[in-house]
Amino acid sequence: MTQLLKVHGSQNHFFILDQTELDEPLTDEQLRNFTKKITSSDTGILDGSDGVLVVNHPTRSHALAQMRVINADGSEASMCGNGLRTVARYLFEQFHQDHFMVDTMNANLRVSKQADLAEGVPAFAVEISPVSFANEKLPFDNVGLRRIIDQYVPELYPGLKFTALAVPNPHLISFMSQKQIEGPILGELGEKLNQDNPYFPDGVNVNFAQIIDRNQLFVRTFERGVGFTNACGTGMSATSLALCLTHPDLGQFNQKIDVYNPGGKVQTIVHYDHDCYWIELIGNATFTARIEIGEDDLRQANFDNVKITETDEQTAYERFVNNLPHFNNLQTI
Ligand SMILES: N[C@@H](CCC[C@H](N)C(=O)O)C(=O)O
Repeated sequence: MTQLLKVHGSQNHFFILDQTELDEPLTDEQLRNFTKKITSSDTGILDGSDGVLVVNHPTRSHALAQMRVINADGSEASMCGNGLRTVARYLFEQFHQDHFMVDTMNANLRVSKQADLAEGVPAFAVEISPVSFANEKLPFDNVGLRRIIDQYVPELYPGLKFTALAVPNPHLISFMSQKQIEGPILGELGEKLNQDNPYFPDGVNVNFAQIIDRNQLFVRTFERGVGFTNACGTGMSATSLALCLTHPDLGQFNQKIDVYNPGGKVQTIVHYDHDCYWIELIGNATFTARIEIGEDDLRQANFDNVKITETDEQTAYERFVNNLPHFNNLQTI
């Protein structure tokens, strides 16, 4: 028997699979198959999720563990901000260290334990980096630009200004009114850029954001490999950096930025050190259920014999969310 965890950061839901506990890790094909099945609300358990976070032994020195991110459609992402907070908590509970590094696809990233957001709502901070604006890194093409920073790009959508950056997973950002955020454009653009298209050949996470006030944002994301999500940690971090660059009177470096989302709220701090941008993402790391599953069933993605034990953390999280100001009419997923 091994244990899976059902977790969330701002109600961006995941299962954590710790492969260091297995006799043998799953093959990549088994991992893809397992992820596609468990994340679906039809074939999975506990209403599915946005992806699976896989914990492995580290491949880089100085990290406690490696985190791989498998999106719901089976594709692999280079990073996941909300997910990394939950993996940080998982490792904190195993190793009893409150500052350490996690090995991710492109870099070791710093994580640390923070004060609880509210009673029963544990919080962690994670580093979001490396950042790049270069078209070959994201990648994007066929818009006649090497970088997209606060620019109209009619090929993508007429009348909207965009910023594109990798953190290191790719993000496209546009600032607009709350009414536009709730309208159909985000879904249309997200679908268009995440199927065969000449602009973002690997797809892109699309973030629409409202500037509520100085250092206050609301962000809604259509995620690559997932679709609409309650929150995207790397998306909110990339949007915070875009805010500081494009609206310097409203977004300040080295200051806490409150970022509201359909699933709750996080805080970001945008830094510029040694010619590099990086972002700190601070928010909840909530465990909602523990699941016991046999290793053979795990390999075959068979959930008929699982034993599920729910925690009471979601009640505490919902109490925290109910005390937040509400900036939108969007329902959580
Ligand atoms: N929800 C995540 C991002 C997950 C990866 C994304 N779908 C991609 O393919 O880049 C987050 O919290 O950052």
